[in-house]
Amino acid sequence: MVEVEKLRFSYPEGGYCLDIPELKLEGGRATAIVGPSGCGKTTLLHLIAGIKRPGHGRILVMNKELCSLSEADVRAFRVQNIGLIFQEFELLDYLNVLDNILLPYRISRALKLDGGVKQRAGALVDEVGLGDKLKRPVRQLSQGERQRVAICRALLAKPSLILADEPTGNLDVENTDKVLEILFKYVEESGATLVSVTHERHLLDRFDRCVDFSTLLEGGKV
Ligand SMILES: Nc1ncnc2c1ncn2[C@@H]1O[C@H](COP(=O)(O)OP(=O)(O)OP(=O)(O)O)[C@@H](O)[C@H]1O
Repeated sequence: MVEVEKLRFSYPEGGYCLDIPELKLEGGRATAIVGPSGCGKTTLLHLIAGIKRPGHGRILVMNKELCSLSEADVRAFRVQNIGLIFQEFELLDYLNVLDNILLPYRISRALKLDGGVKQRAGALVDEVGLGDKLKRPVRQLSQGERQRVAICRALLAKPSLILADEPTGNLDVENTDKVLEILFKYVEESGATLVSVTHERHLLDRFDRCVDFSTLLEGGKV
């Protein structure tokens, strides 16, 4: 699903260089990425998603090298194939639950908003327990509820790859469990691949595999 080879990336401001000799993430599996603060976990997710482009080396996602595509084609590929989930949710506060979930369909021509999509959005919202809050602005939701909205938005287009950056980092134990259940259920039922950064070591046994950044950077084959 994801193949990284001889990857090197630095920010233009300097001071940091990510150097990953090799990494393969198999399809249909849930991988946790762990490592100390500032080691480059978020940067790696952004590179895999095509949000950032590598300075050297290759990243293949579903056999496609995103950095060889135009910005518009990368964006289209991303909204069609990759579900992104962040710790800070990245929701629009003034929009209600349903409009936040449908937002990618409203801003990207690569996705077609039709009755089937709206029906699926409703089903997802019911599944995550927010069916009675569809029309409520997300600023009036709890942290756990906001993250569940973000997950519905990420799953709506049925992505083959989910990239999650500490998706439960701001949540209490009960909401962490809920959010993970939703993600793992989707992965199990759809055969999608999950790659999730986490600081929560006690969650690691829920994943099929754990990639430790320290091993990656030392050039270990993982
Ligand atoms: N826009 C930027 N410009 C310059 N340097 C940056 C930028 N964003 C991040 N960095 C630096 O790149 C390094 C990796 O950052 P990154 O956010 O990927 O780490 P991380 O492993 O996800 O950290 P954390 O666990 O704290 O979220 C850090 O040293 C950080 O200071």
